[in-house]
Amino acid sequence: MPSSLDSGPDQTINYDAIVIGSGIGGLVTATQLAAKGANVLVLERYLIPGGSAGYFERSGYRFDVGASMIFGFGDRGTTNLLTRALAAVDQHLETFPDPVQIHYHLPQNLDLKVHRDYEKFLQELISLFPYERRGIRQFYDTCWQIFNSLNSMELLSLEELGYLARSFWQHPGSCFRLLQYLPRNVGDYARRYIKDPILLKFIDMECYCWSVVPAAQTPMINAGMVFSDRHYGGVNYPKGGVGQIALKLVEGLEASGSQIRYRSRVNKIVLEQGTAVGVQLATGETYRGQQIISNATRWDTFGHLVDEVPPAEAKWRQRYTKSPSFLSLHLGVKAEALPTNLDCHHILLNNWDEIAEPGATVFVSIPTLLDPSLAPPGHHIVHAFTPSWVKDWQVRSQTQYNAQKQAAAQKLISRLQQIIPNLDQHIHHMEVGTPRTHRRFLGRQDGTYGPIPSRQLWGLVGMPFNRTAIPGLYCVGDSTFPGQGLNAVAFSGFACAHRVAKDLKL
Ligand SMILES: NC(=O)c1ccc[n+]([C@@H]2O[C@H](COP(=O)([O-])OP(=O)(O)OC[C@H]3O[C@@H](n4cnc5c(N)ncnc54)[C@H](O)[C@@H]3O)[C@@H](O)[C@H]2O)c1
Ligand SMILES: CC(C)=CCC/C(C)=C/C=C/C(C)=C/C=C/C(C)=C/C=C/C=C(C)/C=C/C=C(C)/C=C/C=C(\C)CCC=C(C)C
Repeated sequence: MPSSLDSGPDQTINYDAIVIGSGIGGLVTATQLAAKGANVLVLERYLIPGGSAGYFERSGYRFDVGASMIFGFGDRGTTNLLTRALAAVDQHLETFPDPVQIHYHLPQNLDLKVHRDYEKFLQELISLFPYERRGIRQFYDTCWQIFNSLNSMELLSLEELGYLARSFWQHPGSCFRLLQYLPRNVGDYARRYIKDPILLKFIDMECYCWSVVPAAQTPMINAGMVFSDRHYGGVNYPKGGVGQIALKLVEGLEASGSQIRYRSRVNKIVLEQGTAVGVQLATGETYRGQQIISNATRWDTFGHLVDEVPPAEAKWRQRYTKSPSFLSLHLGVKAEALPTNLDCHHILLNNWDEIAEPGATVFVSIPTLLDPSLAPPGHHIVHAFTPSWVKDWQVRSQTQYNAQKQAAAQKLISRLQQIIPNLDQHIHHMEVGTPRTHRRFLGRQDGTYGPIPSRQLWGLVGMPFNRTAIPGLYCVGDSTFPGQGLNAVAFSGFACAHRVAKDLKL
């Protein structure tokens, strides 16, 4: 644990910036500002950094709290935001390239893999839908246009006019293309190029498995990133687990002279004449900062950390709603259970009509196939999760809660036997996380995975940037543009730090 736990920050300092929460969004903001010379204080309510990208250790296993499919670790272009965020504070993480992003096991025996190699993936998909050869290429090539535009320019705050003018001047083609795709959703293009109803359902699943909404509601800009970067920078797993990303960012933050403090739950943002000027912890301690940045969700920030819900936030809440949380099963299993040539990430679904039903789509990660050091010798980690609502876990007693957890775990285990046939006989360790677990440990209202459109919206146009209606208060993380995903919240962090640095005149 870092030394800052023992020494503690100085309550008399007026920090340049205080960041509430050490999720990847918060840490990228903090390290970017620290790298520019700001004196930053990060306050984290939990024992370790990372939030949804944290980890926990049990019986010799190191489990990732959230998904293990990581984008943003490429070694070229400008969209490799995790590589860049680490490098900004002189840090680097070794990663393992994943040759297959996802192995899909879908209804009607639709079984296919998204290979790291773009052509290999297209050929596999075209072999299943040969009459859609042209449409498949047109659709995925459209995604590349977006990706290539993003990957040609520096990615900073769209709320900073100087940056916007510079970008339009230096890369007019890329910027006008991005402007054109900003209000569009994937469904618009999928339906334009593809007619086969099953292939359209497959595109829905391609979106759902990271945006938790179907193609019609998934912003095209985000799809451009995900559907292309998996073949460009690729999906790469950090050595030592996803938790290493946050630990390394903290190392860089502290080496740059800034601080993080754990077990420090902020329960109030202090306002003076309507401007955010500091924070108060649950212990009563207060800290002053010139700029305050909340990495908590917007639902946990407005109406909680600040009493008011400004009109702009109330409007946002009409357009976006909380996505479901997840039921997560973290298993330690004996190695002999795994079939040979198993891929690291899988999606299972039995019935197309149930795609968004709790328990229906099952996400599976087996990160020890890439990094065996996460489990004791001769063992693997199998992490399975499926959408689940907190309202379905309002039980009367601990006994009832435990029984519901056991029953849900057994259901997931039997689904997993589709890819690991004798799994139930090889389980060595089991942890079950519910929406209540996510709510408690991640401090996210209802344990939500993040905001999703409550109806069909204009692509990314309605997602707020980092400034808020309250002067001196910024938001960062998945309730800001462009939404969920580590690389997405890393972008939000770069953008937030850029805007804050301008406001601090750094
Ligand atoms: N494979 C992947 O792409 C992957 C894997 C893991 C996580 N993720 C993404 O990470 C995103 C979330 O990142 P994020 O940066 O927005 O946030 P986060 O929820 O991960 O982190 C927020 C942090 O703030 C802390 N916090 C909340 N309220 C606080 C308070 N009042 N006082 C002090 N600390 C407080 C929490 O403990 C947490 O550590 C999700 O969208 C998810 O998609 C993606
Ligand atoms: C004026 C104005 C406003 C404008 C102008 C124009 C322009 C310039 C524009 C620009 C724009 C930009 C820059 C944008 C950006 C964007 C970005 C960066 C984005 C990103 C994104 C990303 C993403 C979305 C990602 C995601 C991921 C995820 C979510 C993942 C997840 C995962 C999971 C969950 C998985 C699971 C699975 C299995 C296990 C299988």
